[in-house]
Order: sequence, then C-alpha cells, then structure tokens
Amino acid sequence: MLGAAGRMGATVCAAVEGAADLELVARLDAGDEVTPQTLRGAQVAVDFTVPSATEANVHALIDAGVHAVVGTTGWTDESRGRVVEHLARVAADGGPSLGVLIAPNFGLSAVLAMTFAAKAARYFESAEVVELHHPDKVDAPSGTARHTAAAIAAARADAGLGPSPDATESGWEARGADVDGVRVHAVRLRGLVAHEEILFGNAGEQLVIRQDSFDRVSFMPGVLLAVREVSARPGLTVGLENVLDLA
Ligand SMILES: NC(=O)c1ccc[n+]([C@@H]2O[C@H](COP(=O)([O-])OP(=O)(O)OC[C@H]3O[C@@H](n4cnc5c(N)ncnc54)[C@H](O)[C@@H]3O)[C@@H](O)[C@H]2O)c1
Ligand SMILES: O=C(O)C1=N[C@H](C(=O)O)CCC1
Repeated sequence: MLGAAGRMGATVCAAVEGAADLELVARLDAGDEVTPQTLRGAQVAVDFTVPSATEANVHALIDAGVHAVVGTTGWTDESRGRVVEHLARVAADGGPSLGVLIAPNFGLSAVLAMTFAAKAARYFESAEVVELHHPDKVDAPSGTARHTAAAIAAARADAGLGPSPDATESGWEARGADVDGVRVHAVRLRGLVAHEEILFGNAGEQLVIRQDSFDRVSFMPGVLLAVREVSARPGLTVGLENVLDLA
C-alpha cells in the first residue's frame, strides 16, 4: 500500500487485512522508496497518495514488475500516455506483462452516476457538474468530476451538440472550471466526504443525477475488485467502469 498512513490508505489496509484471499505485505508512505526490496514481494500495489507523487510511484512500480491500482487523482492525458509508453517498452524488452488500473473513483454509486451521465448527455441542451468534498482535499475540481465532464463532452461531441447555452458576459470566475467545455463547480465543506451532482437541462425539464459517498468504506469493494482483476488486464485501464463492464 502506497500512502498507507493516509485517509484512504489506512482504509485500504484494513480492507485488505479483512480479505481472506489477500495479504498485505508492505505499507509505504512519504519518504519511503518504491523498490523491489521495500515492496516485499507484492504482486499488486495500491496507490492513494498525492497528485504530485503518483506518476513517479507508478513508474517505479512498473520498474519493479508490480501491477498497480491507482486511486490518486491529478492524472492527465500526457501522464497517462507516459505510463502506456513505459508499459509497452517493458513488454517489448521481454519484461513482464503488467497491468495499471487508474480510477478516479472506486465507489459503485459514483461509477454508475458517471455511466448514466454519459448516456444522458446526448439528449440535453445544458450540462453542468457540481462536486462536493471534505475541505482537506488538495485538488479541484475532483478527478471524478473531470472524468464525468470529459465523458459528457465526448457524448455531446458525438451527438453533434455545440456548447451549452450561456449568456454570461462578466463574472466568469463564478461559473466554475471549464473541463472540455463543461462547467464544473467545486464545493469544500466540513462534514462532507465525496459527492457529485450532474445537472442536465432542456426547455421545461431537468435531470439531476446525484451520488454520495458518506464513508470511505464505500470505495473498498471497488478497490478490492481492481486488486483482484488488474493482473488479468495488461496495459493501462482508466476507470472502474471497464472492469464492471459498464463502459
Ligand atoms: N479513486 C477513488 O475512489 C478515491 C477516493 C478517495 C480519494 N481519492 C484520491 O486519493 C488520493 C489520496 O486521498 P486521501 O484522502 O487518502 O489523502 P491523504 O492526504 O489522507 O493521504 C495521502 C497519503 O499519501 C502520503 N504520501 C504523500 N506523498 C507520498 C509519496 N511520494 N509516496 C507515498 N506516500 C505519499 C501522505 O503522507 C499521506 O499519508 C487523493 O488524490 C484523492 O483525491 C480517490
Ligand atoms: O476524498 C477525495 O479526495 C476524493 N477524491 C476523488 C476525486 O477527486 O474524484 C474521489 C472521491 C474522494
């Protein structure tokens, strides 16, 4: 476990220790090197660290010949591309065929909300995303909201829809972040864990898709599923929806 002392890391350690078919062999956190020695024979590593560290961790895991399940946010097309290249280079050099699974959200409610939103997107003139999280979160907008907005944008483009209508002329800072042309609003509030609302509008009607993770245990079935499945999926997989056959 990388990030073992963190909120998610501690929860994952407990979940792995409670699973009869899994064994927790190493707990690493900031300042620990990621090497075959420190990984202590692990077949799969789980990374819940920080956006500034996760890419280097994944490259170190690939060099160590260990499959990776990554929940840390902050990934871009470029950083994912570097992982794809690294995996291909290792395989071409006769190294192990490794799997890396990066998912911005392992909660079933969140994965389903994103899937439903991607399906609905083509039918609505307007679409916006609101994500709501605990105030100790270091990145905004959330990885889940970015993934959701990207899927909505792709579905709108496929359907030939233009931008959502918006007559704003001033005060753009109040209109949230622009993720692939979809407005994303980030709320940080003590008492929250992780929540998302996807709003769709047409003349005279609205569809709201909402999911709530009230406790970090909600992410554990998805994390454990990914740990069990990642070695059977060589290369890079992005999103738990692919493992759940929802994509
Ligand atoms: N995919 C999901 O379902 C999901 C769910 C919750 C959180 N997250 C994401 O997971 C990440 C962690 O969230 P959190 O709430 O557990 O954060 P946290 O701050 O509680 O934990 C992060 C841990 O990583 C450690 N760390 C920092 N740099 C490190 C390094 N180089 N190597 C190893 N460990 C290092 C920190 O010391 C800390 O213990 C965030 O990016 C968050 O957005 C994803
Ligand atoms: O607590 C966090 O931080 C979370 N981050 C993820 C995100 O950025 O989407 C998933 C939910 C919890």
